[in-house]
Amino acid sequence: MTANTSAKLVHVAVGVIVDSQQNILIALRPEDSHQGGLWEFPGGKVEKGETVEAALSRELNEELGLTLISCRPLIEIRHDYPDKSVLLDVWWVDDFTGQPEGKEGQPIQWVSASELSGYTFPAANTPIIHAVQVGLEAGR
Ligand SMILES: Nc1nc2c([nH]c(=O)n2[C@H]2C[C@H](O)[C@@H](COP(=O)(O)OP(=O)(O)OP(=O)(O)O)O2)c(=O)[nH]1
Ligand SMILES: [Mg+2]
Repeated sequence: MTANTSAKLVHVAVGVIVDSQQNILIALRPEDSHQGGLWEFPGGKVEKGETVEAALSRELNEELGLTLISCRPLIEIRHDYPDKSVLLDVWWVDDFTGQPEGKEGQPIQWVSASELSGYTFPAANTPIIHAVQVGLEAGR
């Protein structure tokens, strides 16, 4: 078999959390993780037998202490890193309860749509950031 990075496609539920001021929550990935030291939209791997929404809800609770109330699909991105292929299933998080905090010790930050461009994200995130900026400008 030729090198086929799609053999193990990692399905990831990702949340673009927007507050009433139209700010977006980002978090810093741990240095020792895949794509470590870069900023991300919170989320994580979809487990076997789990819907993407259930995975998103679980990850936002584990990573930030949030309770998800409502979300909508934003964009799906397939990206091949040299060492890993991911399918990022990205959702707007329109409503939640709880005060987000970095439950795993990760720094978090609320930023405006235009400020997103000043943070370094994994390569797969470029089209996501564009979609977020376009979506927020259009009032979603
Ligand atoms: N959460 C998240 N992951 C992203 C983003 N962009 C991006 O390329 N990824 C990649 C990095 C990882 O390979 C994968 C998600 O992994 P993760 O580390 O969040 O997974 P997880 O929360 O389940 O963590 P773990 O149990 O594996 O430690 O998707 C993003 O904006 N958010
Ligand atoms: Mg994660």
